[in-house]
Amino acid sequence: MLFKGGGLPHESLALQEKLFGAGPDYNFMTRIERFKNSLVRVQHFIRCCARYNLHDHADKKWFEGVAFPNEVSVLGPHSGMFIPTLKEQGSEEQIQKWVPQAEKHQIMGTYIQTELGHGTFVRGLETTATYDPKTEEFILNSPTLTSIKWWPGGLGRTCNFGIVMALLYIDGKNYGMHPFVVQLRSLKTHEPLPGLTMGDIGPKFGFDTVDNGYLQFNHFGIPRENMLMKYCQVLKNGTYTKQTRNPKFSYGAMIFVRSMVVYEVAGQGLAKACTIAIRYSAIRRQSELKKSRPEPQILDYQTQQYKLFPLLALAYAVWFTGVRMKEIYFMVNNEIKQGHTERLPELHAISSGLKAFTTSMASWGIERCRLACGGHGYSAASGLPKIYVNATGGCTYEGENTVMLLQCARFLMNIYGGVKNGRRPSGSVNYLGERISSRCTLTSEFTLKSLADAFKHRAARMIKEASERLNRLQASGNDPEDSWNLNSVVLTKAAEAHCHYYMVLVFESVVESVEDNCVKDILRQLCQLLALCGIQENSGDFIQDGFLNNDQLELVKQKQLSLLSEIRPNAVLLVDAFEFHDVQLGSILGRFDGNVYENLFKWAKKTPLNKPEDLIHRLLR
Ligand SMILES: CC/C=C\C/C=C\C/C=C\CCCC(=O)SCCNC(=O)CCNC(=O)[C@H](O)C(C)(C)COP(=O)(O)OP(=O)(O)OC[C@H]1O[C@@H](n2cnc3c(N)ncnc32)[C@H](O)[C@@H]1OP(=O)(O)O
Ligand SMILES: Cc1cc2nc3c(=O)[nH]c(=O)nc-3n(C[C@H](O)[C@H](O)[C@H](O)COP(=O)(O)OP(=O)(O)OC[C@H]3O[C@@H](n4cnc5c(N)ncnc54)[C@H](O)[C@@H]3O)c2cc1C
Repeated sequence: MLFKGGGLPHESLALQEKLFGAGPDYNFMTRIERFKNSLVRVQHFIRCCARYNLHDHADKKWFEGVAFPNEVSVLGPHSGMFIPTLKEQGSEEQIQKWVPQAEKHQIMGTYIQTELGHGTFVRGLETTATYDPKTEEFILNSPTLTSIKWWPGGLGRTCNFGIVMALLYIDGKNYGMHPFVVQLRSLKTHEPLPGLTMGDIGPKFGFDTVDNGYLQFNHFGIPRENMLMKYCQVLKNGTYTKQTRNPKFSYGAMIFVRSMVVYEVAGQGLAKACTIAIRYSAIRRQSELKKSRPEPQILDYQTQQYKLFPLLALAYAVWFTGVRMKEIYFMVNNEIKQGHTERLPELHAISSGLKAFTTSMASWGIERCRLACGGHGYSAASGLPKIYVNATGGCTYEGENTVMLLQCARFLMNIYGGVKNGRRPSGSVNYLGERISSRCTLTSEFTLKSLADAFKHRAARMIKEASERLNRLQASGNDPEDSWNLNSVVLTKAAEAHCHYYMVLVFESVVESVEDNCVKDILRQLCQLLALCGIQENSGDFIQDGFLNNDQLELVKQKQLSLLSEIRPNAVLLVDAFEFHDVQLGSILGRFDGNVYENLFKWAKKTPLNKPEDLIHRLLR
């Protein structure tokens, strides 16, 4: 229950559905077969949603975890972006009109923002929506090659609706980026509507089951009522009105997905990879530890523990941080709905920073898990390549990670500048108002508080130095933009240090909240390991200003190594606690029953290349 938060009943329901548990092996399918198979699952999922009355996003997510194991469901953009954007940015009338149809999957939508020429720089997007008061229509147009919409998931073949982000023009004046609801395909024939050129963008690194697509508008008219009008309105006569609210509200869908990605993509992906690698390391025996003794489980090698246990600790940390990120999102979003927008910048900064920090760490961690499985890790049977290619997409989509760290850094610089001018920070940055202590309280006991304080010190120092460097660059004659660019590596590192501290702090707070002493002790060990590895891997940051000395670093190393032996007896139980079903893992190496070799052999025999009658056989004969 520490993990599931009530998800189990929905997983059990989904596991009862034969179609989700069985069927052809994903690894032996072509992309087209994978896509078709996914559509069959989508249709069954939709039937199940109706049968079991699943409307809530979280309930559906648990169900999807089984229905689309380690795949990105083509429903993701529909439920994760299309519906939330309608709800958050539509007027009451618009919500009444479209949300019920979307929730019943009578219409299927996606989020259409990125173009061939621009993804990161949203203000550089070129698609236009020009209002014509005579016909009371917006005319959508793609004026250039680079303005063709490119990447939206489900656009290629699946969706019949989309929310299109386009520049609003009235009477020749540009009012900036606005969201429009656009019907893309006929509800009868599913053919693209006249005036639209659309299709799939082709094979990718992962995301085989998603038809990321392109879309070119040729003066395509949509009714005036299709601009989402909660925050801005265009009246029949072309008058533009807007509430005196933050223009960044139209970026709300991105904040939502970034907030969810920490748990759904980074947390889940890394936890699955650790489950596979640690279970496999407990059944795999190799070499000799002692002469003439049975070969040990590879998990007994200290080097194997050193590879995997820090990742296990990281998986727990990212998981807890992801849960906290979701809570913060819903809390601040509720405040915004009540008209209190003060915490929007902080939400934007922490969701951008954590999305970047955790997906990068998870992506790196999943690959390390694969390497830790030796040769069999390289086989698709391990399930790890599929987990990797899908999770690593999270480093790019919804804001490329470097760009997201820079957004987080921008907020940190604003806050730090405010502190210098006497303002008191609050929330996730309240520590920037404290005096940076130069005294390190780390002793061989390594209390969680002292470890978190070390990360606090590092973050505060790096933010201060990034800010001072920025000021120096400007003082020496660079303009603000060039100064920012010349300081951007330092800025991303400061943002990472802030996110790292936040993650350690969340983990510490979870450990402190656990009542069962036994569980608490085990989680404390993991939290210590996470923090100690963080200190060692970034030791330069901790010793640069003399905060840590060489003797303390030696203590860090010793404690890290002793923790490996302490965690070893519980390692397999700690991954079992994630409670992934074999269907969700999709891995022969990570099977719960540990029956790896027999199943690897059976699996290899089924590979299409072994079919006797195929062309290859004839060519080789
Ligand atoms: C539930 C789902 C779970 C899992 C998902 C699974 C499957 C789905 C798979 C894939 C989905 C992928 C979908 C997509 O990728 S959609 C496309 C996403 N695109 C992006 O993320 C683009 C990234 N770029 C941007 O967000 C922006 O352009 C920018 C980099 C942030 C810069 O914006 P810009 O307008 O130029 O702003 P600035 O001039 O830099 O800043 C001005 C001011 O505004 C603040 N700001 C920026 N963004 C926001 C925001 N979203 N909210 C609040 N405030 C924002 C910024 O910090 C600055 O503030 P100052 O106070 O410093 O002025
Ligand atoms: C799997 C997947 C699914 C997607 N789904 C959707 C979807 O459903 N809908 C949708 O609209 N889009 C979608 N996208 C597009 C995605 O959101 C963009 O690709 C993403 O936002 C990155 O933008 P970009 O491609 O323009 O990268 P670029 O900005 O071109 O990045 C290239 C490099 O330039 C650097 N860079 C760019 N700007 C800066 C800067 N200001 N400062 C420093 N460095 C910079 C980056 O760090 C990066 O190293 C998807 C993408 C992928 C991979």
